[in-house]
Amino acid sequence: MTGTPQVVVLGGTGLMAQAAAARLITAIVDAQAARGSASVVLTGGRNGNALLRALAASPARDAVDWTRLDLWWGDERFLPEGDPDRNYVQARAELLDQVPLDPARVHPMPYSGGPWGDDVDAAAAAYAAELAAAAGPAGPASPASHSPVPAFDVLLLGVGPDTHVASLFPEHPGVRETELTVVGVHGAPKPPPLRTSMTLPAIRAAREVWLLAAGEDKAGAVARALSGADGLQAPAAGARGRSRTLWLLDRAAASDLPAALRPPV
Ligand SMILES: O=C1O[C@H](COP(=O)(O)O)[C@@H](O)[C@H](O)[C@H]1O
Repeated sequence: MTGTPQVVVLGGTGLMAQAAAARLITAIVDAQAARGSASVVLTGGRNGNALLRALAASPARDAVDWTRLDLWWGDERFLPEGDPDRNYVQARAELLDQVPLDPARVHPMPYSGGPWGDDVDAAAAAYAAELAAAAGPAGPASPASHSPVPAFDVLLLGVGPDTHVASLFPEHPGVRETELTVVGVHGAPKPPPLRTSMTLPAIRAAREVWLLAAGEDKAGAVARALSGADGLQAPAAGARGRSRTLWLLDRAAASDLPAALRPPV
């Protein structure tokens, strides 16, 4: 894992989303050139959706070979299949329905009422098995786990005002997980209470982890996570990529950062 996170601050929310979308297009194109295909883990929430919207609006999106892209999710709200609050449903509306993806390479997390009924832990285990199958025998094991996940090129994370990432909330059991790659989340402080989430070991298996935060309500969380908080109390602080950890902020989200951590805007 890389030691020092990189911080990039953009002028406003829209610019942050556009800059993140431009970087993501480049990262996907580079991965496809280097390895034949690319693998990206999507996030939900306001900033994740804004990135997808910016990507959909970008003429450069045609540089991506969408048929050679694997899409995974870092977390999901455990709700019925078509529920508009599901991260997958929102991602489809923002981008996925507008580009020629290979459906076999799109891996939404399970919904409630499907094969796993209301058993969120069974749903999480099924997603972990899907990740392990995609990783294959040569896939990188996450540091503390024997369950492999694919070598994600970029794993995106929104940062909540309480420093949560994916559905890993401060001091919750999921953030303490060291073996499993995906967990069922019970009693999440942000609705809905039932969720599935990748764990920190799975997140840390990604080549690059990008954390997105825009808006004044994120300023305290960003400052805490980047000022040496531990990953139990501030899950965002525990999210690191193997070769890069990049924070993409707007000016408001960066406003509480100590001067030493704030790059020139
Ligand atoms: O509920 C969730 O929240 C986080 C953060 O969302 P935001 O709207 O505060 O930016 C998101 O990253 C996560 O995927 C989602 O399930």
